[in-house]
Amino acid sequence: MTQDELKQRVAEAALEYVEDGMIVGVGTGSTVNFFIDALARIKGRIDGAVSSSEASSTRLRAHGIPVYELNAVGPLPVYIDGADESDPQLCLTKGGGGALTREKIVAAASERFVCIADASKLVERLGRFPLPVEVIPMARSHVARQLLKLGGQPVWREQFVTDNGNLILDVHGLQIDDPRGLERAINDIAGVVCNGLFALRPADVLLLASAEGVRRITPA
Ligand SMILES: O=C(CO)[C@H](O)[C@H](O)COP(=O)(O)O
Repeated sequence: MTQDELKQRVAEAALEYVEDGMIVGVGTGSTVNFFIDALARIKGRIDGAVSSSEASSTRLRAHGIPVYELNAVGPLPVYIDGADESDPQLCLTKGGGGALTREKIVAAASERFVCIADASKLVERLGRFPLPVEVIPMARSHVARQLLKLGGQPVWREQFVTDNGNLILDVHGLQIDDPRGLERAINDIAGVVCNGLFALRPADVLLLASAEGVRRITPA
């Protein structure tokens, strides 16, 4: 099976978590794009969506699915999103698409976070995928120096501006033995808006697609 077929398979499986009348929290990325396309088939049964990026909002609206502001609808029953890596506790690295801050907000405002991914994303320990950090533009060099002190090699994602008007530093080479501690430590750097570790609020369920089918994983 191709990577896209696996993404489509796991995206379809996530429909199981969508109930009639729901406003669904929707993440960002290529796996989520398949989920949005699947959601469109049952759009008459849902009330609409809250989205974590302009890209996902555009795709949802193109399918005729109403997109609400999070402020207008309050807590959400479910949030469906992809990840760049997951460990067995369902702590995630996210933000490969640069939408990490809104993703973290919508995940935090949701009762259940269902992560959808292909089997290559499950790792014993986070850190192979560079950790995205969203940074206020004037703080870029300061934050980069602090990230070096934490043992990482920050690389500025040039030509990229987040939906919030900020920059991304992708941090390579981090030893992530304590995902919660590192998430807090990076958040403590002045000028950091958010980092791509989702350890303080991990996923509740991980749906993992392989050629054999879709495995449902809950925290180890
Ligand atoms: O965090 C994300 C975007 O900011 C995505 O969920 C993550 O990058 C995975 O994307 P894909 O489904 O394209 O592999």
